[in-house]
Amino acid sequence: MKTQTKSKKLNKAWLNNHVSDPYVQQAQKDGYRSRAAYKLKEIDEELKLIRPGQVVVDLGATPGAWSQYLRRKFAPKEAGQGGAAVGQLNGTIIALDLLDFEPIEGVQFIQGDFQEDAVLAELEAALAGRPVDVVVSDMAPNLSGIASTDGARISNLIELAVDFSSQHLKPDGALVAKVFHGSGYDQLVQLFRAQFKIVKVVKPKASRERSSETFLVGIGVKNR
Ligand SMILES: C[S@@+](CC[C@H](N)C(=O)[O-])C[C@H]1O[C@@H](n2cnc3c(N)ncnc32)[C@H](O)[C@@H]1O
Repeated sequence: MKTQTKSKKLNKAWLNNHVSDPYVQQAQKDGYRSRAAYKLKEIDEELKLIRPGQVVVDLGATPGAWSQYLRRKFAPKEAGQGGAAVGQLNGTIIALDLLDFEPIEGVQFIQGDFQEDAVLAELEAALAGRPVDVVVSDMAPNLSGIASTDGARISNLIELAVDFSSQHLKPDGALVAKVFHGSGYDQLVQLFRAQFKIVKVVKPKASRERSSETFLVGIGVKNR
């Protein structure tokens, strides 16, 4: 009983924090599916990565706030902030996730595990040989609570995203990937430095301070 009461209190505290979070409130006003949109927005506003006409791959896309942000960047001016009809969306967005994804007009979605060869093949088929301008990855595995296991799962996903990016990005393309401080972090920074000409570490204001997440951005693929 005592444990139940404590967990109820924690849930209530989380809910209160969540509801009063300015980014949650802003996301509701702006029609974003989650506050995560503002993390990508901040990174993009700082580094100017996303431009109309690009091909962008969104890994770990569900519920879809990053894809919504991308779509709004690609919407024809007269279509306003993405709420209006797509018309000719000026850009390509391919989103991928393990979980289902409520459709967004103009966004092509692939459901599956990015670690599986068949899913990667589906993504490559969707690209049909087109080089990619930007890969964004917000993928986060379910955590077990065991630091070494979780570190290995996180690193594996990011290594695959780096591998995919080094094969499919344009020479001046970019990868934005969520990483976590802790086990494996330094090796991931080294991996980015080995693969990209410029590497930035960005902690957007929208990323909660108490969260160990941060974003690695690699710009310009080396050896191309
Ligand atoms: C934090 S959420 C992404 C939020 C998203 N960027 C947005 O703006 O709505 C992380 C997502 O990564 C996905 N994910 C985790 N492991 C994955 C994998 N191996 N393959 C594909 N997606 C994965 C999860 O299903 C989850 O939906």
